[in-house]
Amino acid sequence: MTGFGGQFETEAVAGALPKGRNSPQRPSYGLYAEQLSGSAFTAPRHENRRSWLYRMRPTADHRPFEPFGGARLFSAASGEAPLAPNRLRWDPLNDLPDGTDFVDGMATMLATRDPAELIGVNVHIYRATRSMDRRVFANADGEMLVIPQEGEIELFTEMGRLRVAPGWIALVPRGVRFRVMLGGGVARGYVAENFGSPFRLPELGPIGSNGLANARDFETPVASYEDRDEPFELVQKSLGHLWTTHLDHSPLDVVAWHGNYVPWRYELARFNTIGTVSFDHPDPSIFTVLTSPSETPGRANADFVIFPPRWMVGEDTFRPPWFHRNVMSEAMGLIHGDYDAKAEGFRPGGLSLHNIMSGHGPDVESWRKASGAELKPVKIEGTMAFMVETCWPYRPTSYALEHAQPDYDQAWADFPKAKMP
Ligand SMILES: O=C(O)Cc1cc(O)ccc1O
Ligand SMILES: [Fe+2]
Repeated sequence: MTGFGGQFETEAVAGALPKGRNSPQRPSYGLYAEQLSGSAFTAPRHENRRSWLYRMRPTADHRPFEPFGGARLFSAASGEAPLAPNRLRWDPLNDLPDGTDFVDGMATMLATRDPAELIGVNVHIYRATRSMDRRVFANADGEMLVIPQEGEIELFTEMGRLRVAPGWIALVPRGVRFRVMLGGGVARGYVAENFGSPFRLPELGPIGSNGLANARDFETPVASYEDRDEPFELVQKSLGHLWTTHLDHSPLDVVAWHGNYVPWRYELARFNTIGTVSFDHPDPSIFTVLTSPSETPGRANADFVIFPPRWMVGEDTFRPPWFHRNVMSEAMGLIHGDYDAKAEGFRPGGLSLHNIMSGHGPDVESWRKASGAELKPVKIEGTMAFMVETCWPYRPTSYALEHAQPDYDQAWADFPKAKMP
């Protein structure tokens, strides 16, 4: 089903979805009606998100949660040690645990706020070689924006199934239970875990009524359920920690649902990229796919931004990202190809961090090339970098700090000095 922010309704079995009401005295087939609220009941209409699920057993039916012993790198947060204001970069991680599923293979890299504050965004990298079979995950701390980098995965959520290949993104709303299946081989990627207001499409201002990510290109699954009376483990992330409980059935037993609190997927190639047709280049806010506003207008709790293939035509313009310092903090990943500000060292599957007010921009080689380039129209192709930009400074986890490239500052060493008259 297509559209961002729409009201959907779907049933996997005819007659499972009540017509014209949410909570009939006896739902069809003995299903249980359950409301899943993604906003306060009284949120303004345009912010209000909830779905009604019709399931084989109520989610309330479970034993107490206990601490979960797995996923040793899926951490609560970072250390509180003073963090040097250094720029940091990571090669693709090569020592992530083997034989893991999506949950056990998650490594937290960058953390911002305590999820109990209901603000902030964390950045994780996952590497999985196994499907989750009788294990289901739910995140009470935030929604999860999944950004595959290698290997297609399938998200089997309470609301249905989504296949997500590299070049696509998918969102699982806070609290929605899901498991991740692999088609075989290795699946790697990134997750932006958003504790704050849910991601939405940015305002378009003078761009007008079309452009950037268009609402019609978002896809939400139709209802799909499994009827499995087998032991299942439910792992839940709550207040930064992981907990586990056991069920005697699959909780992915939602036969029908309706509402606007939904998972979705989106193909980044559908992004309608806008840029200069005269000179200079706009701030990268022009590349915002999704935004999670904070309570301060215009200052995002998190922006998900991409640097897609595009024409560069700016006249008398230094075309790659300029040198800059930013009050917002920038985490960047690369899905494939090269990024135009970094001639080397930023590899697909890698990560970089330019935290609040750190000086960054093109490396020496990219600067040299772009300063001398003939300015004919050029198409940047075969690349997809992204940024998770936030108003909250990132703190790398101790695992991340141990794995950072030792010499990232070299990217900006040896710029020739300007020659004054
Ligand atoms: O740092 C980066 O590479 C991202 C970025 C790109 C750009 O063109 C302007 C600002 C910015 O932060
Ligand atoms: Fe930047």
